[in-house]
Amino acid sequence: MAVRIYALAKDLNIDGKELVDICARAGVTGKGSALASLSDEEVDKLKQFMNGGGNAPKATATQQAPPPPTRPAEPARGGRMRVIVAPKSRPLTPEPPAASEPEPAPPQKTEPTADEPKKPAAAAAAEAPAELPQPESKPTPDEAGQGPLAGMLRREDYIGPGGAGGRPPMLSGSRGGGLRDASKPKRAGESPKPRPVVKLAAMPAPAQPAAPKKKKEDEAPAQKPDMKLPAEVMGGGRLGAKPLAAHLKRAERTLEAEKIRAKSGVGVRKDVEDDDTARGKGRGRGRGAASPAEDKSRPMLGGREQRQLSRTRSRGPRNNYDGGRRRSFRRGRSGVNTAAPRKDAVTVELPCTVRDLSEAIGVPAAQILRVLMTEGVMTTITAMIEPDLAEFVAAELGAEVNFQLAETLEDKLLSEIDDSEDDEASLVPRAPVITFLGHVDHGKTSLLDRIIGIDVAKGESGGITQHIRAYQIDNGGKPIAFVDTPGHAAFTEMRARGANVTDIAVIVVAADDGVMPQTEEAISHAKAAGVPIVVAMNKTDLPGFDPLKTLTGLSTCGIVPSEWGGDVEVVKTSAATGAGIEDLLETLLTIAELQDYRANPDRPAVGVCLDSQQGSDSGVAIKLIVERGTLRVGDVVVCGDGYGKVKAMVDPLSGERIEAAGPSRPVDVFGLDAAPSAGERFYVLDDIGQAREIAEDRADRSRTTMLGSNGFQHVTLETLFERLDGDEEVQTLNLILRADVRGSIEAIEKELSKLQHPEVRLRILQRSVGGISEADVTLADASDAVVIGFNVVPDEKARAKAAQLGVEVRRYEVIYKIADDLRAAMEGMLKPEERELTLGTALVQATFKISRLGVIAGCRVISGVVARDGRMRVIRDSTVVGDYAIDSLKREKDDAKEVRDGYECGIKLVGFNDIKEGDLLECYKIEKISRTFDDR
Ligand SMILES: Nc1nc2c(ncn2[C@@H]2O[C@H](COP(=O)(O)OP(=O)(O)OP(=O)(O)O)[C@@H](O)[C@H]2O)c(=O)[nH]1
Repeated sequence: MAVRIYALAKDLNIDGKELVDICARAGVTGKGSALASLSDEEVDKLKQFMNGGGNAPKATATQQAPPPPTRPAEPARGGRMRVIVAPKSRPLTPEPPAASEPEPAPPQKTEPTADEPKKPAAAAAAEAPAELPQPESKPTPDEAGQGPLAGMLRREDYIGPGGAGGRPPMLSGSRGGGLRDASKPKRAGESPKPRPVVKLAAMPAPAQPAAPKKKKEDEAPAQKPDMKLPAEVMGGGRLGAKPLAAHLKRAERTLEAEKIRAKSGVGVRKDVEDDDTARGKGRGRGRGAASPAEDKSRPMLGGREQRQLSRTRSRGPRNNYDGGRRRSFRRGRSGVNTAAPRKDAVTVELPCTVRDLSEAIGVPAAQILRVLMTEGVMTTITAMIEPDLAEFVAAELGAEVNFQLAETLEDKLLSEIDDSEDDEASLVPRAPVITFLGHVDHGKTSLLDRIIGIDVAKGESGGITQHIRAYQIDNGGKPIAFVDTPGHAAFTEMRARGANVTDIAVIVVAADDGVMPQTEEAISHAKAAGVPIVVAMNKTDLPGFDPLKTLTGLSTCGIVPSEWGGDVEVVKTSAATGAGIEDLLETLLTIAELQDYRANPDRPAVGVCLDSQQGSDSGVAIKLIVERGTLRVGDVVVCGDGYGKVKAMVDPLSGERIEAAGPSRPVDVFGLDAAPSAGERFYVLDDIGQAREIAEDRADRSRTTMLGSNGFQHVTLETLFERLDGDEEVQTLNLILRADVRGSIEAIEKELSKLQHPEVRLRILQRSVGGISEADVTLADASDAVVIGFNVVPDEKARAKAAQLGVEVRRYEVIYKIADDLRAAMEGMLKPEERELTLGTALVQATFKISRLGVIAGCRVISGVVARDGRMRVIRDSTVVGDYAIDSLKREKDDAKEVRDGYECGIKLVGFNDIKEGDLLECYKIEKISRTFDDR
């Protein structure tokens, strides 16, 4: 499964941007941002790389793998920590001698290399990466390898690969004590130095390859130091409170930590973090000063080394978002830091805005906006921020965010109902819900009509089912519920819902057509619902009937007919003759019996809204199908953003009023205040107040979403440019959409969404169920919109207002007609294409200057025609010298509309008198050709 880089970084406990860098180094390309996703293979590759395997560059691998302890030729930074280097030529004698028997230094800390002691610190610094600055101090003789400490004490011997990041052990923590006092031989006349001067080596970058070590010929071979340290040195004693052994231990710990960082390539970043931490604490101790916590866990540096280290760090890579900025702010401030404390792990409730997030994690909102901007998200402080994005931002700012959905009444009540299980004993047999699915015109409605004994198919507009239908019939004492779904592609959504409430899916395939695109789609819906499938091979009465074609088509969709050894029953039917209908019913009832569908009727009802309608007289009518429990008149129902008491229930087939509807019963319900969307679940609650609260909450949420999607937003740079451009380039056709049912609105929107062109766009300002009202017309007038009514009419007031204001109200009964008309309208809004049409050419034979008029060219048309409404290109010596409109065209003394090839004429051009004998005048016209969407 794909994983975002920042999520993986969080798992690995490293920074997202570091992981992006690591991706690049590991050869995982195309990951420019921490929002990019990684495939499983890429994650494996990365992990392999970070573990030192795979395609890791050699240098990195070398650096990551700790060298064997006994390799004397290993460079100091790549090898284990060496504590004391004592070439044979310069034996060190502890002074003064210890009272007790000196203990030898631990063997692992006494493996010097022959060349290291002689290598000047400057050389080590030269190996440091270019971006890391060198220490500023001038080398002392000791540092330069010439002083008494040359070859004996070097900072490299105390620090590991982390360089300055891993602080060296204390060299002069207690003045007058320390290592130098213990090891340096006292010479007469030498003034005691308070502590050895230490040259700080620059930080080696973790990814830098270790420089090959050059063995100098005059270097002494590697040898063990013969220096023995007194017990006091190792155990404390007179060296004070920080015994050397403890320092060594800490140094080793630091070294280990640095190795781990270097391995994952996050050393530099960590340094920045360290620096940030240091800066965040102990203001009085100066920038870069270590906190007391750090003091405890790390070896300390003396004041000067500490300052050098701070300087080095402060020039290191910066955190993209807060590094430089914060630093510069703080430098200027002298007062108390009033910023809210930054929190590392916070809980944020959804929905959340940029401001909420900023307050939760304690960083300025501007900083969050800056992070978003770097990811290409332009937003405002009050804008909602997606949980994914918020998590990313928080991770970038080093905080971990847990998102919590505020528990609403809806969550509490409705999920309780959904989760409640019915006792086995309470379950009684219920009717199977059978849904008819299939390609348009393959006979779904006709088949269902034939089964039920009604004739709906004939009454449908355009012969197309536009609404979902649901009926329950009684088949010899056994109830069966049927759902008929519209078959055209525009109704995919509705069909998906039909398949979701169904127990058995009947795929209707016309035997003359075979399996068609929407048959395949219907099969997918049925398979996704995981319900038994029966195929009705319909129209078997037709002469073109080809069962083999249908069966083959079905098997390619994974439906293997039982006659071919599969598990899907294929029943041959004819809605026209009634053949096979009994077989189909029998098959369905057998499957239902085998499946033994049951439900508890004695509980508050739960079910699904198949469709809803806003009638002008009867109010809101909702087509529901009950899944569990029994719905009764008087029940309090919440469904989508509608709620109310059930005032009446009607059987959709007979039209009779009913008082109760048990499991599997489709029913038309009246009494809710708003038409819910098809597919919404309904619940019966005890308290109408609770139902109101849930419905209002939902309505608020959907309003917010609508506002967002309708473009009623404050202008941003992006939308501003769009608007500026739009004035000239993009024409907008505004619509107000009214339809009889919600399902129709969805289907219309789906069709209209196909009408896309870069120069013209459709914008639905308002979509609602019910008749066209006066308010719709007023809105259309104000916004220059067209009102579209589908299966609805305007009331009298709306009609009068539309006539008065000149608002266009269009009524339709077939969805595809709306799409066709709007397409034509949009095509009419397209700028026509301009094409140049060359008409003819005239040769200037003479020119006549007339004082009042200017210069008239006496010409002969040498090809085509010269037209009065054309334009002229003046061509002289094969060069176009100008392009002018024709002021006058005369034949003899009369004005002419056009002059043909071979005739003479007088031509005067608008604003051009420099016409000369021998000029060619090329006459052309610009033709405007209207465009269609297909011209793109
Ligand atoms: N000859 C013949 N014609 C049929 C049969 N079944 C349906 N038809 C015709 O096929 C056309 C389409 O039938 P419908 O029942 O509307 O098809 P549908 O699949 O419901 O189509 P939509 O409502 O658009 O999804 C109608 O003209 C029917 O009369 C059949 O078994 N034999």
